Parts: sequence; C-alpha cells; structure tokens
Amino acid sequence: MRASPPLALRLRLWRNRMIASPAFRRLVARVPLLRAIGNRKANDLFRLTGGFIFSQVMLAGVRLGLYAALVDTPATTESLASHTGIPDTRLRIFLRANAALGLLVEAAPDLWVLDDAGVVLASDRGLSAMVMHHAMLYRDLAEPDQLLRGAVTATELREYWAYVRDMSGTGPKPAEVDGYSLLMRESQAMMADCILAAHDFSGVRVLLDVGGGDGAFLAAAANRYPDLALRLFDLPAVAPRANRHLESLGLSDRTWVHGGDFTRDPLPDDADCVTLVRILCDHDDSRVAAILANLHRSLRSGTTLIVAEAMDGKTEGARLSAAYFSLYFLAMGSGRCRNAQEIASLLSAAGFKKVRTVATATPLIATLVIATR
Ligand SMILES: CC(C)=CCC/C(C)=C/CC/C(C)=C/C=C/C(C)=C/C=C/C=C(C)/C=C/C=C(C)/C=C/C=C(C)/C=C/CC(C)(C)O
Ligand SMILES: C[S@@+](CC[C@H](N)C(=O)[O-])C[C@H]1O[C@@H](n2cnc3c(N)ncnc32)[C@H](O)[C@@H]1O
Repeated sequence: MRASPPLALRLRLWRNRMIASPAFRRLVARVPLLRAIGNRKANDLFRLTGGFIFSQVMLAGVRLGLYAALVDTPATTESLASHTGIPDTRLRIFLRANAALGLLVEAAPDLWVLDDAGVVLASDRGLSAMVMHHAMLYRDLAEPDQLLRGAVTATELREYWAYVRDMSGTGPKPAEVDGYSLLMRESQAMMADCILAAHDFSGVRVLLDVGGGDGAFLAAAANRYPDLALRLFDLPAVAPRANRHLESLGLSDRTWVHGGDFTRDPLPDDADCVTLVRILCDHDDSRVAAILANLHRSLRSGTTLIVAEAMDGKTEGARLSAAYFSLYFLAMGSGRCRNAQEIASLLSAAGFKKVRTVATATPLIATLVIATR
C-alpha cells in the first residue's frame, strides 16, 4: 500500500491547485490585501520572464558608458544623447527602462541621476566587466535545454576558462589566460572586501593564495595588513602576470610567486594561512580531491586553510548565486556551486581538521569554510 504524502506536501499540492485555478486568481485580484500578494507573485514571475531583457538593458547601459557618465553628477537626456550617440527620442525610452529597473532616477523631467543599483554598478569595475562577459555566456545559453542534455559541449566559456580544457598537459599558454585573469583581477574587489571583513587575518605572518591569479586578493590583504608576507601559486602562464601586477603595486619585496599545477606540484610550505578563492567551484569532485590532497601533502601541520567562494545556502543571496552558477558551470563544462557542508566533507576527506563555516555579510558573493591542516 502506498503511504500518503506528508502534511506539508499535501498542503503544497492543495495550494498549487488553488493558484492554478483562474477563478481563485480572479478572487485574489478582487480582495485588496490578497491583490497585493498576487501582484507581488506576478511581478516576481515577470522579473524571471523578462530577466534576459532587463539584463540586456544593463549591458547596453554599461557599453554606452551611461552609468559611468552619471557618477557624482546628474545629466539631461540631451547631454546623455550626445555622450552616447543615441538619438534623444530613443534614448529617453531606454532611460525610462533603466529607471523602472532601479538603475536610474528621473529627478526632474529629462534630468537623470543614478539609483541605488546604478551607483553600485558604476562604482565597481568588476561588476561592469562581469556584465560585459555575460554576452559570451548568453550565446552559450541560447539553447539551454540542449546544454542540459549534454548535446552542446563546445561552448565559448569552455574556451575562455582555458584551464578547463587542458587539465592534464602543460596548461594553457600565456595568451589564453589573459582574458579570464583580467576579469578575475577586476572583479576581485567585492570578493576581497567580503572575505577580509569576515575573517581576521591579523595573526597571519605569511599568506599563500593558491590559484591567486594576478594577485588582486593578496594586494587587498596586503593593503589592510602592512606586515603580511605574500605567496602566490598559479599556473606557469599566469605567474608572470602576477609578478608584473604585484610589482606595479610596489609589493615585490613582500612577495614570492610560484608557477605550477596545484593538483600535483609542491606548494610553498612557509605559509601559516592559505586561501582558495573561487577555486574549488571550478572543478568536479575528483579534481577537488586532487587539489586538496596536494595541499595536505605540501602544507605544514597547523596551517589554516580558507575556502572562499559563492556557496549554496539558506539565504536568498546564496540561493540566487547557486541558481546563477548552476547554468554557468554547465556552460563552462566543469565545476559546480556546492554548499558549505559539501565543501566541509571534501576538506575532511582530504584530512583537514577543525572544519567550520563562516558566513559573510554578502552570501551571494561568498561564504567561507575554514579548516586546519
Ligand atoms: C541612507 C542611505 C545613504 C541609503 C539608504 C539605502 C541603502 C541602505 C542602500 C544600500 C546600499 C548598499 C549597501 C548596497 C549594497 C549593494 C551590494 C553589496 C550589491 C552587490 C551586488 C553584487 C552583484 C550584483 C554580484 C554579481 C556577481 C556576479 C555576476 C559574479 C559572477 C562571477 C563569476 C562569473 C565568476 C567566475 C569565476 C569562476 C568560474 C566561478 O571561478
Ligand atoms: C576562477 S580563477 C580565480 C582567481 C583568483 N583566485 C580570484 O578569485 O580572482 C581560477 C584560478 O585558478 C588557476 N588555476 C586553474 N588551474 C590551475 C592549476 N592546475 N594549477 C594552478 N592554478 C590553476 C587559474 O589560472 C586562475 O587564476
């Protein structure tokens, strides 16, 4: 005999039948308090339905330099038309769309200032860079069902993240790492702020950032902790970029940069704290196990290991981020957005101890899982 479903599930099925009924929805629209709830649900669904279009509004705004033009200063439709080269009648429609999406405010007729979201977008180069690189992702997502079936594998993102294509050989060539390394450098500010606010690095003497890219996270940490010695490990094609970038910031005398493969090459062993920022999410479980096993082999007992990346979780931000990355990693052809428990299990399986989760102020950007070698 089939067991009857639990109460919560029966309630959900009843609720779904109600919402599916046009008569119920008509009733909701007639009752003022219910109407507000109904409209909120309708608006949520419309945000999903129009998501691509809203995102393209933002892409056009970034490409036209619209938000940058409004930093600290209002501007008229006419002056924005001459700045962007868009005729003012068309631009006005576009500016109103931006206002409806919370990017701009029409402070007086034909006078525009940034709204809250526009301010954040205009003040963070990394966000604009992410918006621009979505053009590539959206081409990969043109047939999302085919991507899910595994029928599309030759994606642009797979080319872009060159280390995903060649995991066994000598690694990508320098020209192949330029695009993603720059995007990672530019988008590190928000990430670094989030990590450095959530964890106190003041007791750390030597910080090693594994897969540290151009060194943007180390530079942010060095800025906050002037006595910190810096170590960076990344692919041989990336290491010279890191050297150049850290030298340009005057940090060379505090820094050693090492090139190699973090799944198999020895890592510097003089660090008392090691970070993996946006690293594990790029890889499937077997490769994460290889990375962590190599870290466990190389690091001294007592070293703190910090995993920092977007993780799935209970907060709305964590859930949004996990939904975003679910398709992102599918298009990239490797990796997944894990929750903190899954990361903790992988760390424990590799032999790391005292594994704990540390929430950050902005869960859509990162959660930390910290362990001890
Ligand atoms: C009284 C006053 C002055 C104001 C009152 C109003 C008020 C309280 C306003 C709030 C202001 C405020 C604090 C706003 C904060 C806004 C924040 C923190 C916004 C953050 C937004 C972050 C976004 C949209 C992040 C997007 C991130 C993306 C798309 C990341 C993509 C990452 C990728 C593709 C990474 C790739 C690497 C890989 C492959 C995963 O390894
Ligand atoms: C998504 S990026 C993150 C960069 C940086 N941690 C950040 O958050 O901006 C991943 C980094 O891992 C590096 N990487 C990928 N495979 C690697 C390998 N086998 N050995 C060493 N580094 C590797 C890449 O070159 C890249 O810099």
